[in-house]
Amino acid sequence: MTPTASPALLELRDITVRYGGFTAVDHVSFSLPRGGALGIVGESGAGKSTLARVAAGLVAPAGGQVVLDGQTLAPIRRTREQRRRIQMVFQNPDSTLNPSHSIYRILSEGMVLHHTLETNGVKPSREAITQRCLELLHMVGLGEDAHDILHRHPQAFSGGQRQRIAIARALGVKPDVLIADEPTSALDVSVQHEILDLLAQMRHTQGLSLMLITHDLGVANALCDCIMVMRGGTSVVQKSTEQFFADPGPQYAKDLLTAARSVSIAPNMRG
Ligand SMILES: Nc1ncnc2c1ncn2[C@@H]1O[C@H](COP(=O)(O)OP(=O)(O)OP(=O)(O)O)[C@@H](O)[C@H]1O
Repeated sequence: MTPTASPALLELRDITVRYGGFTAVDHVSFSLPRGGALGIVGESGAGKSTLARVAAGLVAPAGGQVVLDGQTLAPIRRTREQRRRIQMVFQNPDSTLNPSHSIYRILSEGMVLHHTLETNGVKPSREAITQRCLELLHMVGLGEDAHDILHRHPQAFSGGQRQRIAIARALGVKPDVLIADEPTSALDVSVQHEILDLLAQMRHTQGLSLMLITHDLGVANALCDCIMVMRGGTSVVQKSTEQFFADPGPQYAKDLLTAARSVSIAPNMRG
């Protein structure tokens, strides 16, 4: 992420991704400071999701490095602890919520796998796990009937509620970085704002660093300190959000901004 003096938490250095002979991401670098929020915007096929997947260790790049807290991460075979520290939520929460599992199981699995609640190697009691699940549901605005929610399955909830549960699941392992890939584009307009608001709150209360993938500049403006525009697999511009909106730079970024101004810009949640 560009003009900042803060030390980087997550750095992507010179990342290139190829699918067969096609270059989806072409020598892209950025750095995300601890507690920062970077919005990656651009048209469909620009390479945004691919870059996010590289950061999360889901796609191996042909070149470049992912560095977390100064440590270079393995492209995909990461340690459990490294996987814990970078969590991802997707456009469609159903991709991570197993329909045959209860919400209790969905929320507790990650924290048990990653030993999030263990102290000195002592496994947490079922009560402690339940307590943490309830806390997570409160955190994401599903505190009412939380006990009851734990026994239900994902299909009992609306799209927006399912996205809240997916966010709770990601936060359950206490990550440092949350990557949100188009987290609101599958939701009704009325619910989109609530989820963005939740992400903004979580960023501040949980001390998260946020990497937000969106094709909507209004969304990036609402949540992010910095904006990177991608086009055809390359980074066209990286600027602080204020600088970007004052002077987007290259013509492509100007066009994107003009198009965005024709739709409503979400209110600022950067806080
Ligand atoms: N698994 C894959 N195999 C082959 N090509 C792929 C694969 N995944 C993505 N691509 C291609 O790589 C390019 C970048 O895709 P990517 O999903 O990263 O773009 P994006 O900017 O996130 O687009 P969108 O906003 O539509 O999700 C596209 O041309 C896409 O078709």
